[in-house]
Amino acid sequence: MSDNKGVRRVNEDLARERANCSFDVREITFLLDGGENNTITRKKIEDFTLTDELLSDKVPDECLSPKEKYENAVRKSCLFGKLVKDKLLEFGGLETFGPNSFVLRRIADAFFKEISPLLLHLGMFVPTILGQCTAEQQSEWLPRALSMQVIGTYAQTELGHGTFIRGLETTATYDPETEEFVLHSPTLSSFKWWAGGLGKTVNHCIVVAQLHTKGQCHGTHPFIVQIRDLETHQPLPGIKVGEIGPKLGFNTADNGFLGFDKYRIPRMNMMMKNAQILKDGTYVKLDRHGKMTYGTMVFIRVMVVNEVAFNLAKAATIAVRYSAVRRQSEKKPGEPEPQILDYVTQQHKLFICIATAHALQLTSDWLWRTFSGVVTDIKHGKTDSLPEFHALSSCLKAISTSDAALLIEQCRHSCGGHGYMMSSNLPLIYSFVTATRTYEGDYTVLLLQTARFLIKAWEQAEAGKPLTPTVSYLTKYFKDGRVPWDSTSEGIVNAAYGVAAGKISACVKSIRNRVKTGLSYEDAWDLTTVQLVAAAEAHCRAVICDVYRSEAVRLTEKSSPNVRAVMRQLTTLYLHYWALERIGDLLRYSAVSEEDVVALQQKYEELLALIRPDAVGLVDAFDIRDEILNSTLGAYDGRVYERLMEEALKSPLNAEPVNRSFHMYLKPLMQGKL
Ligand SMILES: CCCCCCCC/C=C\CCCCCCCCCCCCCC(=O)SCCNC(=O)CCNC(=O)[C@H](O)C(C)(C)COP(=O)(O)OP(=O)(O)OC[C@H]1O[C@@H](n2cnc3c(N)ncnc32)[C@H](O)[C@@H]1OP(=O)(O)O
Ligand SMILES: Cc1cc2nc3c(=O)[nH]c(=O)nc-3n(C[C@H](O)[C@H](O)[C@H](O)COP(=O)(O)OP(=O)(O)OC[C@H]3O[C@@H](n4cnc5c(N)ncnc54)[C@H](O)[C@@H]3O)c2cc1C
Repeated sequence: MSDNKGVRRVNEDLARERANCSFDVREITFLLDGGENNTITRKKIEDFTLTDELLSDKVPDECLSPKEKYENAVRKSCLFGKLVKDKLLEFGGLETFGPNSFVLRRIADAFFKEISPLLLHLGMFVPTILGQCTAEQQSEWLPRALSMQVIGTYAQTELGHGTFIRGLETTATYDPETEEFVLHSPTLSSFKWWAGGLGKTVNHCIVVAQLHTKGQCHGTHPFIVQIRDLETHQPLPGIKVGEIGPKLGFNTADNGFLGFDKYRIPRMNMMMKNAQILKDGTYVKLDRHGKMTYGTMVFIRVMVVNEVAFNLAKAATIAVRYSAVRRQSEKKPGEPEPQILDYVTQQHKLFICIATAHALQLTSDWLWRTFSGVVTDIKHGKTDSLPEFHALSSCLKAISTSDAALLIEQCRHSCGGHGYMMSSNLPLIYSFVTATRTYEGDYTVLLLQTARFLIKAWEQAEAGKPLTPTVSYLTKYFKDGRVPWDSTSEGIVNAAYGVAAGKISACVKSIRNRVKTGLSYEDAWDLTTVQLVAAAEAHCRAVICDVYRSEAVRLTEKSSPNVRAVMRQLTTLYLHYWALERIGDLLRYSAVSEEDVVALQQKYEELLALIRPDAVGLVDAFDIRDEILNSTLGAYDGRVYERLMEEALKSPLNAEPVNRSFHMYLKPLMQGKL
């Protein structure tokens, strides 16, 4: 596929797709990056970080042993970390968790096919210092953490408890004699389990433990704990630490276990922004809201929406480019085999992935802005917006991770057998994203947190009290009766809110009816949880539909007509897709008729046809470099078969024509000598 000057040519089908695209791809890239300047900065950072020297792996990662994989990930983390530290100042520095850190997080995928053992250090250890330490403590820990003298992780989950934080068993008992806390793991189930980087990499750790002082337990609090010697890296006396073993994914993250045997740490290692222990052991609570120590979790839930939007964009890029290159079967006898992208069922599998990646990216940007407002409020001592934000971030984390994992798997299905190859990168993208549905709060558990807020909001609406913005629709749909149907985008968003209101109302009735039969409120709630999860899902879906539609309109106000048109097609596709997916709910809670359903389906199929010529342009607009995509099927040039063969030849099994097992086992078996 090279021309006579050695320049690799792009697959002809992909080249034709690009020539036929109706819009300027860069325009959508700028929209998704949040402006042209951001794109320019991102590309500069990519150019200086994505160097051959750092990226070249002679043997594919997946062919290495677990130990070699881990060591390679540590090597690359250190080289990448140094490069970033040395050069990033040229681009305005790594303003902590500013836009450059999002860019770096994405570029990191080029270095680590799975995950960096240092991700938790930057992703959770540093943010927890920022969120949970006093200014004095920050000045002690932050410079050491940012210069990587201190490398840390976040150890909250235990063998016995992850979801139910109040059930954690690790104790931190204050000893006023020595002004120290004594950390202890009283049972096997109290061993910390899961923290990324804990197994072998970190020397420090944020430990969440039950605080005891003056004979009283004050619940869980975070502590900074040194666990390994800074010189020798040996675990310190009183610390039992190790790696938890192979997992579905995250295999370079050395997730670890940790136990304490009456291990002492200084008083000031308690993170004291929200609560303090005085020298004499007096407990002082500073958190009026009560859940401020859960702040890092809320931050990560916000970040995760962005993570999964990007990973879905990667999977969609791979699957759409491959579908333009791959030809299979025939539509009419004797005709040439079509590109598989021309099958309407393939479009149905893939275009919703592109639309969802946009929906989640725009929702994530909106959520990040909302979060910044909440953080500013909290800095000024105002915590009123926290319950609503907790409910919002919980459901958006749950739904975005669940949707992304399902759609990434759909991308893999859409690539047939080759999608099952590790070299396609789809299995690794899936294994990474499916974990997001569990960590930082399990899907069901987080939706039930949102449901709790929705039921309270319903009761407030009933009492005629004002409602916060994301639930203000409940006032409008408070009265029973079906929501009028209108097939415009705005009409579908309204109907989605109507469905959510209808489901919340049904939950309220169900709980009340059960209580009337003599059940306790808790039992009535428990029996209604299947409906409550569905109500929270419907609420979240309505929010995503609303935010996606309105943000897409706002962002494209000054766009060229063709970009505006294709962006509108995508939002309309998303709304129609979900209307059809939830048609039973619409029939129950809105005035949609049988004819309207037929019209919805017809319009959806028309949209697939309209988007088809722009599909490759749309995934090109994600502008994800080949090094980051890491995929034989999804590279920009479409050299799918050549890359598959090149990667296969790197398999260690191909290094010798005959494997020794032939002589050891097969031959004896063949000759009846085994
Ligand atoms: C060098 C190379 C490196 C390359 C990197 C490059 C640079 C990168 C830079 C930055 C990038 C960052 C990117 C980050 C990406 C992310 C990757 C992360 C990887 C993996 C991380 C995984 C970590 C973890 O999983 S940590 C453990 C998380 N655990 C959980 O989430 C547990 C879930 N459980 C809970 O949240 C709670 O227990 C609960 C909510 C279920 C119940 O809590 P409870 O029992 O205490 O409460 P109640 O049910 O009684 O409710 C009481 C009351 O409180 C309210 N509430 C609950 N939670 C909150 C909250 N968080 N905020 C506010 N309010 C809350 C609740 O609503 C109730 O209110 P009521 O009014 O109804 O009473
Ligand atoms: C890849 C990965 C990385 C991780 N990294 C870290 C880390 O760095 N640091 C850390 O501290 N932790 C980490 N974790 C742990 C993670 O946060 C927990 O696994 C997660 O919060 C779920 O808790 P659990 O494992 O206790 O699940 P469980 O709560 O035991 O859930 C099991 C099932 O029970 C259901 N269930 C539980 N409670 C309820 C309820 N109240 N109502 C209804 N259903 C319920 C759940 O829905 C689920 O179906 C990581 C986990 C993974 C998978």
